[in-house]
Amino acid sequence: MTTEDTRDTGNAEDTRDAADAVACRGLEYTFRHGRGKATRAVDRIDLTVRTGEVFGLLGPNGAGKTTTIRAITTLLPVGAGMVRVFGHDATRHPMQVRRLLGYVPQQLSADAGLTGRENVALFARVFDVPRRERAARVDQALAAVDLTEAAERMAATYSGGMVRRLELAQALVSAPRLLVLDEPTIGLDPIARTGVWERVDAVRAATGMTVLVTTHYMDEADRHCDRIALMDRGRVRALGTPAELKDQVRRTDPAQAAPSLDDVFRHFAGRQLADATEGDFSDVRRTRRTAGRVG
Ligand SMILES: Nc1ncnc2c1ncn2[C@@H]1O[C@H](COP(=O)(O)OP(=O)(O)OP(=O)(O)O)[C@@H](O)[C@H]1O
Repeated sequence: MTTEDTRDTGNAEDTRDAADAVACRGLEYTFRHGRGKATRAVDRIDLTVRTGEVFGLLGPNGAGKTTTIRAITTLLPVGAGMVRVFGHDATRHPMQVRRLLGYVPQQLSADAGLTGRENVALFARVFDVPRRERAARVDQALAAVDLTEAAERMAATYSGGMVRRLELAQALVSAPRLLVLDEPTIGLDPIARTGVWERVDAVRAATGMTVLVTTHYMDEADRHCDRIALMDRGRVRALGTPAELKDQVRRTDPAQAAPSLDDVFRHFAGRQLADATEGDFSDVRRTRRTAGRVG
């Protein structure tokens, strides 16, 4: 047991990591497929998400972003290493971690057969929002994502962007300190993508909530994330603000006067993001899943 483990009482937050929203130290996760086959999805990751920031986990399909997020949200066990959320150890005190989180997974989490309001109200009940506050909190969450007018319509009639905003409202209704978004804009058109980000930015400005987001859209990360970790093949290849990472590329390769985050990825991962992403089965599967929910 490490010194950090022995400090975690679960009641009193750890004094060292409690100031940070998320701390991963030496995080590992391996999927075992039977017959001795295994995939090391996350390989000794160290990262810290500071309270109040928008932190982006970036990388191509299969980089390990979702696995990292699922360990942080306690949906997967921590294989090795340590994860803390606001000082709470995810392995030892998963319920305390869950109470602080709002999570929008890649998979559809809204029920097409319920209205927008009913979907959000369901999450308010599941996440134990006090009964007398529920109606007001549901109203606030719907308003925060601009769905007040569409609230009484069945979610089946929503566009893809509206569904994503509804899922955001579901995650926001419990007033989380940490909002975790897994590919929130995948499969959406540029206008709908902007719409999702505008709501995330507005809620964060109003509440000071911390946001952890995965994406493989480098332009979005550049615009909306305070700091980013570039992941590839289970490892964090670089971490910093977009400006810091571009500066590092400029300093080591003066030929690159104005590198983009794609150039930064190529510099640190040794390959093009497009090459790493193109033709990947899971991308096709996910895009179809998103398209399916829109149609
Ligand atoms: N349930 C699973 N069983 C076996 N292997 C898995 C499973 N989930 C993910 N993997 C593998 O773990 C690695 C990391 O996957 P992960 O989903 O974390 O990556 P990602 O960066 O989130 O990519 P994507 O954007 O495609 O979801 C990949 O090699 C993937 O094939």
